[in-house]
Amino acid sequence: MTIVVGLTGGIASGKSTVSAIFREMNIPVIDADQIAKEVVQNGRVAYSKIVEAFGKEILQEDLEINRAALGQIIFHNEQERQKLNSIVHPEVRSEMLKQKEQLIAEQYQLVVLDIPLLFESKLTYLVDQVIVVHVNELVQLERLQKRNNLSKEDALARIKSQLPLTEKAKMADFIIDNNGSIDETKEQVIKLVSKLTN
Ligand SMILES: CC(C)(COP(=O)(O)OP(=O)(O)OC[C@H]1O[C@@H](n2cnc3c(N)ncnc32)[C@H](O)[C@@H]1O)[C@@H](O)C(=O)NCCC(=O)NCCS
Ligand SMILES: Nc1ncnc2c1ncn2[C@@H]1O[C@H](COP(=O)(O)OP(=O)(O)OP(=O)(O)O)[C@@H](O)[C@H]1O
Repeated sequence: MTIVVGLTGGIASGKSTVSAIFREMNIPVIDADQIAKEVVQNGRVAYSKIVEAFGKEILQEDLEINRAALGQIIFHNEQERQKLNSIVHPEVRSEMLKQKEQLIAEQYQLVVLDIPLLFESKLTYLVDQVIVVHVNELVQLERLQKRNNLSKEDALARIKSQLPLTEKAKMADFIIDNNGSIDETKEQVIKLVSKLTN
């Protein structure tokens, strides 16, 4: 029997970092962010819907979507964000489901679904257990600003577009504390995997 684990957290809390540790342990990870990038490429159904909804202003010279420009719109406007979500999320959901079924058919013991908006989009039904990657607010803000080269205001806008991380932690089956070093996080992931698989 495959155990399907949902991996979530806040923006820049460390989901990708934890996913990389799972992959190193040969545990497959389905990455919602990655799928969300693929389904909006030029030629895909969601691409035309986005151009129709947001206009050609959000396109780059090569006609692909300018993610920074679209981010500026949707992280500062709830209505626009819902509009984008309603175009992209159904496509992401069905692709994730397809990949999950495939990995279950391959009889993996553990499969991880990395979904930033697992709670916000009410997707917990897709998984058996939920892991939340937690950091305190200051660490989250600092890592987000640094990684995306964002002003404090833009970083806070992104953080505020999600459920507060502490609320997510309350709904978790397991919490990984990623305030410390990557090695400390790795230790927690290794312990968790042995708990889930034994
Ligand atoms: C707005 C976009 C173009 C910005 O792209 P960008 O390359 O700057 O960011 P990236 O996609 O890597 O996302 C980074 C993080 O932002 C957060 N985030 C992304 N979209 C959203 C959203 N709609 N609501 C809240 N948080 C979001 C997530 O924590 C995500 O991990 C892009 O995030 C997007 O298409 N979002 C809509 C699809 C979506 O919800 N994706 C996230 C989970 S499926
Ligand atoms: N324990 C850690 N110590 C120092 N830096 C870290 C640690 N964990 C993650 N980081 C850094 O913090 C940033 C955010 O981490 P990561 O990309 O894994 O988060 P995420 O939750 O996947 O983000 P998002 O949902 O926004 O894509 C990255 O630049 C990463 O290198």
